[in-house]
Amino acid sequence: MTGAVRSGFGKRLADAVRARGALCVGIDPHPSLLQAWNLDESPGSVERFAMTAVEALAGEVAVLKPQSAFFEGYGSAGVAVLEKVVAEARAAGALVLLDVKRGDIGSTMTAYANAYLDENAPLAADAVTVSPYLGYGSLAPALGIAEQTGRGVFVLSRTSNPEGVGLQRAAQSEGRTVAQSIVDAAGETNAGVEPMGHVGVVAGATIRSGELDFSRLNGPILAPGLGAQGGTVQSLRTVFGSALPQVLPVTARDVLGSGPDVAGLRSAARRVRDEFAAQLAV
Ligand SMILES: O=C(O)c1cc(=O)[nH]c(=O)n1[C@@H]1O[C@H](COP(=O)(O)O)[C@@H](O)[C@H]1O
Repeated sequence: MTGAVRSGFGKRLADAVRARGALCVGIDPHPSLLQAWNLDESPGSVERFAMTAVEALAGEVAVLKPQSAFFEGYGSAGVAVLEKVVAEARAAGALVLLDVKRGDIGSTMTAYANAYLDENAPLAADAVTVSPYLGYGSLAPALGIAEQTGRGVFVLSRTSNPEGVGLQRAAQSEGRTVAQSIVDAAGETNAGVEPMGHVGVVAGATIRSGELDFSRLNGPILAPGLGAQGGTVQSLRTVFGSALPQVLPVTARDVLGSGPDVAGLRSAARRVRDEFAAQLAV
């Protein structure tokens, strides 16, 4: 990886998963969760919520995924909380995947990449989510900056929501689905990198089994949709088959609902992680 200033993201993620198990917990301060935690809808409460999750989980799980929208809703005060969450979670040893789902023309993509993937940026994370629906090629600046800085990019392929089906399963002229073409493009970027490349894909735990061929991806698969959206840890085996070792399961509400008790949050995360580890061992 020429020009990389440190280990590539694929290796950093593989190391984190080996040390802590495969799990990504979303930090999503939904209004309903704030209420369940007896918190009001204010930047101070969002900080309390998110920092409790960081305290409980940043030393425990491989990846934390703050969802930017829940912070942006409070304007600059919310974004200041997000900056603190990202920095403190990273300082405590978790990889931080900032969920922003950005996608734009190439020149603007450079600006997004500088905002999240440059070490000096106030919101510098370890990886971001991006949308390829302006064309996978439009993501090139973000993929390049991520590679240079040892960071990762997770590209939406087959999302967990039911509304994605029509667009993402549409067949292209050569017969491949749009979603498969994203997986294949990510695989081309990752080709030859060991243990895997820095471009992951997002494929929901709720999609049909065997819908996508990940055999040439050589990268991680972020799998949201557990719990609140109907997916189960057991269904991950059916959906992803032999690609299961590449899967990073995501859960937010299912774990966050066990707060605000720190020990409760930790044991809820451990339960999902251990259930997934048991699936891997089958
Ligand atoms: O990129 C994502 O993280 C994502 C992609 C997708 O296809 N589906 C999906 O639910 N997500 C995110 O994953 C999280 C899932 O939250 P829960 O349904 O509460 O576990 C949310 O932050 C979603 O925005």
